[in-house]
Amino acid sequence: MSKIEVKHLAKSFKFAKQPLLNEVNFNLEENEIYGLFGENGAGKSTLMSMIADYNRPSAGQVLFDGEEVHENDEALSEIYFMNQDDMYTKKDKVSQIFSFVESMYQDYDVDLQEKLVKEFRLDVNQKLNKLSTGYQSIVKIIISLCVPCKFIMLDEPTLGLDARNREIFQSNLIETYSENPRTFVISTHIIDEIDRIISHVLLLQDGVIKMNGSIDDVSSKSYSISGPAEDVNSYINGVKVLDEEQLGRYKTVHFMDQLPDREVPASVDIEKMKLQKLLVYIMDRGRL
Ligand SMILES: Nc1ncnc2c1ncn2[C@@H]1O[C@H](COP(=O)(O)OP(=O)(O)OP(=O)(O)O)[C@@H](O)[C@H]1O
Repeated sequence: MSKIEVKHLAKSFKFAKQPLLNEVNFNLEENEIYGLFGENGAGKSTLMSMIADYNRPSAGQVLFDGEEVHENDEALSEIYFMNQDDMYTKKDKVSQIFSFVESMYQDYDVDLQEKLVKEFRLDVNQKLNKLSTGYQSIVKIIISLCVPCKFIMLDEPTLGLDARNREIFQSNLIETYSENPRTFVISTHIIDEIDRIISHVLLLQDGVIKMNGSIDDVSSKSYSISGPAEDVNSYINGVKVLDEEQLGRYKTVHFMDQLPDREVPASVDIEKMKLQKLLVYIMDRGRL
C-alpha cells in the first residue's frame, strides 16, 4: 500500500508577517477519503500544491513511499492536484484538453469521462476559457476523477457548481471510489456536503494540523444533547461543554467527550454532533 508522508512542512512567503504553515505533519494512506478543512487563508490550497510539487516548501518534506516527491516523476505520476491546470492551454477546446490529458496517462478512464460529460451536460466543443466558472470547475472535476492516480486532491471542487451539478459530483465520486478505490483529499467549506463521504478529518489552523482523526473517532466522541434545561444539566454535570443554546426552558449542549456514565433521563435526546458544528466551534475558539 502506498503512503504520502508530510513531515515538518513549513511555508513562508517573502513579504508575509508570519509563516503560513509552521510544522505540518500527517500521513495520507491509500484508499481513504480525507476532508481537509480550515478557515479562508489557512493554507489548504498551498499545502495541496506542495504535496503535488507545484510549490516548494520553506522547510520539511513530502515523501511518497519513503521518497521525496520533488522532481520525482514516478511519485508525481501517482499524485494529481485538481488545480494543476498549467498542463493544458485554456484557449483550447475542452475536447482537445481531454485528448491531451488522455495521452499523458496510460489508463485514463475515457468511459467515465464520457459518462460525466453527458451527466454534467458539458459542451466539449467549447473553448475552456469561454465556459462559465462552474463549467470550468466541472472540466477539472472530470479530469481529476478519470486520471489513474493513487492520490487525488480536490480543491473546493464544488465551488461555483449549481445544486444539480453538486449532486452529480457527489454521486459519481462515491460511485467511482466504490468501483476503484483510491485516496481523495477534498478541501471544502461546505462540510455538510461531504461529512458522509469522508473517512478522515484533517483540520488546518494557525499553521498546524489541529485535528487528524478518523471520522468514526471524531464523531464517536462528539454529541449534542437536548431537553429540559434542568434534566440536561443534571445529566451532563461534570462534562466539559463546547457550546450551548437555550430557548426558554429547552436547552441543547454540545461537547466532545465520552457520554456521562449515568442513566439518560427519558426527557433528554442524544444525537451525534454535526461535523460542521464541531469544526466551526474548534475554528472559532481554537479549542478542542
Ligand atoms: N505566492 C504567494 N505569495 C504570497 N502569499 C501567498 C502566495 N500564495 C498564497 N499566499 C497566501 O497564503 C494564504 C493561504 O492561501 P491558500 O489559498 O493556501 O489558503 P486556503 O486555506 O486554500 O484558503 P481558501 O479557503 O480561502 O481558499 C493566503 O493569505 C494567500 O494570500
